[in-house]
Amino acid sequence: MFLEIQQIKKHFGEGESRVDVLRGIDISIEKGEICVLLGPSGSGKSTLLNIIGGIETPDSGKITIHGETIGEMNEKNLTLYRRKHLGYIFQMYNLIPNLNIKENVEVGAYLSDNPLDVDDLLKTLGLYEHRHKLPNQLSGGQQQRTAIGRAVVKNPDILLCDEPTGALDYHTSKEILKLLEDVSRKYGNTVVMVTHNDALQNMADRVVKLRDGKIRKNFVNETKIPAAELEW
Ligand SMILES: Nc1ncnc2c1ncn2[C@@H]1O[C@H](COP(=O)(O)OP(=O)(O)OP(=O)(O)O)[C@@H](O)[C@H]1O
Repeated sequence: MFLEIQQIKKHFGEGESRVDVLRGIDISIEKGEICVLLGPSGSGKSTLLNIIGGIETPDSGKITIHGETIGEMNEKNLTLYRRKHLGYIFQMYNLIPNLNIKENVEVGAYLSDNPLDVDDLLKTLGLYEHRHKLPNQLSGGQQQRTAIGRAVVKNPDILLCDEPTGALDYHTSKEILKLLEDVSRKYGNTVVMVTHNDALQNMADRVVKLRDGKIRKNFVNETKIPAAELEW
């Protein structure tokens, strides 16, 4: 299995304010799979994503990516690992405002020994003609495309997406989901996507539902449909 999440536990706070956010999470994800992580607000989705990304450490349990266990890496190797193998896409695009679109994508390329060709990727993303513009000259959808480009240009094994369409309207959200699907198919990236939107489970290979720090459902979606056909 490509990504193994084993018995992850995590709490925040102590005493009366202690919250046990993750209470023993096990998930196995195959290379190239799109895994959609659903659950009510506060169920621990983002915390789990941050643990997979090595941004947060679990109390116990382990994350293994391609045979390497994150918890066994020292800080330097973990930083290198994050840089080379993980791409992040958030609800807010977090682009650098005074760099143009191409330069924002190049920021991601600098972090990799083996980046994708930036111009090629800008074409795939439909951004090539906008490459000399600044982020504030683009729509929200185009800015999110740029953020996807910045994450994907490193050719990461895993794309971690936290509500990637949370700030976008219906049509633009579908465009972005289709783009994530296209990119994952073209470059083979595994996608782990956190969302509130139940409809997105229909485009997933694997669906995981969290509630109260536990997995309530974890199944392979046998009736997957293309992102372009999603409705909500
Ligand atoms: N750094 C932190 N310190 C203290 N509590 C935290 C911290 N991070 C998260 N929490 C708490 O952990 C719980 C789970 O948060 P998390 O953001 O993982 O949930 P979520 O399912 O992603 O929620 P949402 O869908 O609203 O984003 C919440 O109760 C939150 O307040």
